[in-house]
Amino acid sequence: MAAVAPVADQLVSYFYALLFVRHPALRPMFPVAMDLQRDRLVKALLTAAEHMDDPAVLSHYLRDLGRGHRRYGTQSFHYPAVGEALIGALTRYAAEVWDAETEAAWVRTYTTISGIMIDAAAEDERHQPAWWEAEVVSHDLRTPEVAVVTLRPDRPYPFLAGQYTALETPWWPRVWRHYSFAGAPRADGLLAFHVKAVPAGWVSGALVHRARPGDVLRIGPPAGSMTVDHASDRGLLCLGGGTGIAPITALVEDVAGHGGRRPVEVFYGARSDHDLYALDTLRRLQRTYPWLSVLPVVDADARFPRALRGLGSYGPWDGFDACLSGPAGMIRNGVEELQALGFPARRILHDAVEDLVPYAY
Ligand SMILES: NC(=O)C1=CN([C@@H]2O[C@H](COP(=O)(O)OP(=O)(O)OC[C@H]3O[C@@H](n4cnc5c(N)ncnc54)[C@H](O)[C@@H]3O)[C@@H](O)[C@H]2O)C=CC1
Repeated sequence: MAAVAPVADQLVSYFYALLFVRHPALRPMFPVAMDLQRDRLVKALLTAAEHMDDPAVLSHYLRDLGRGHRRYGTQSFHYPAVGEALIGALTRYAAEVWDAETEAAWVRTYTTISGIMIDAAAEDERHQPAWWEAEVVSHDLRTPEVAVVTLRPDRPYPFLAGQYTALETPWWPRVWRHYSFAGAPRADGLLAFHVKAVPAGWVSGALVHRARPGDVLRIGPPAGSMTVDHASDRGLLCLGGGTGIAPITALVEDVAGHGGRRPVEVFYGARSDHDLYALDTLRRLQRTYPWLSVLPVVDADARFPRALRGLGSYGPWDGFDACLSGPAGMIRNGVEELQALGFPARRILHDAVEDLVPYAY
């Protein structure tokens, strides 16, 4: 990996060129524009290499990746084609260090990786579909850029509050983006999402400015481990930044649904008052539930978690777990701030920062 890191862009472009020249039938399985796809392949390889010595983390990651590939229509027989193109690209771009031993090691590694992904996908197929169709039933523009989009899935869709899923719109086929469920599971089965249109954000732009009731989207299976442990009665300190408040609202509803036996303190970060589109909803919940406190934190300089330092009258946090949701930078800074406040890492929950990257589009 070190040998090819400086030429990763060329290597990945060459890899896809080899794959599509040798197997043209695979091209339609990928998005028209491949930029982000290239980054994702490199990230996946780097993540796998980074956790090479930690089989538990690595196989968890690869199993998720294998399951996630079902929604692209990936079949087990596609893996050898990808492996051959990868080895072909490595042979060319790592020429200086490439020898028979290195090639044998990469073949072994790829065989192991693809085996784990294929098995996970096959097991997943036994108990859930690769995707659900879901009809837009309401579309509520809360600010010029943020919409709350509510969907009705075509089949029952089990998930846990705090999780997220991937969405594909009819306007950008094969481009999937992650969004968190903006509420706990509901009796009517509807699913709500908060979507912010960002520059160059194809899916989010289409969801905010184009989607209307009656449109049909696809949603992948639920994922993510930022969920409430109902066996515990520890308090929850929740930091939600921007549309990252969506899963925090879900956690609050989930605690309420289980009798509200724990204190929940929500800090809702935004860059301006105008961006606090979910504050009314949270305030309504706060009036209903005595165990809930909600504090908006407005700062234009993207230093939201640091603002916690000035909130000396809150806490102490001894009996609390923490949940973080928002932009990747906020999560990174938030984890540091929480550790400085005395939270051990195992008491801080958030989605994988790598998974947040595609959120931004
Ligand atoms: N839509 C959804 O369901 C979810 C979205 N997200 C992510 O949340 C983000 C929300 O975007 P926006 O609403 O545009 O957020 P934003 O850029 O307006 O920021 C929201 C808050 O986070 C703070 N912040 C931003 N960057 C920071 C940094 N580097 N360090 C410390 N604080 C920082 C800001 O000060 C503000 O308080 C997106 O990146 C999205 O991917 C995360 C989870 C769920």
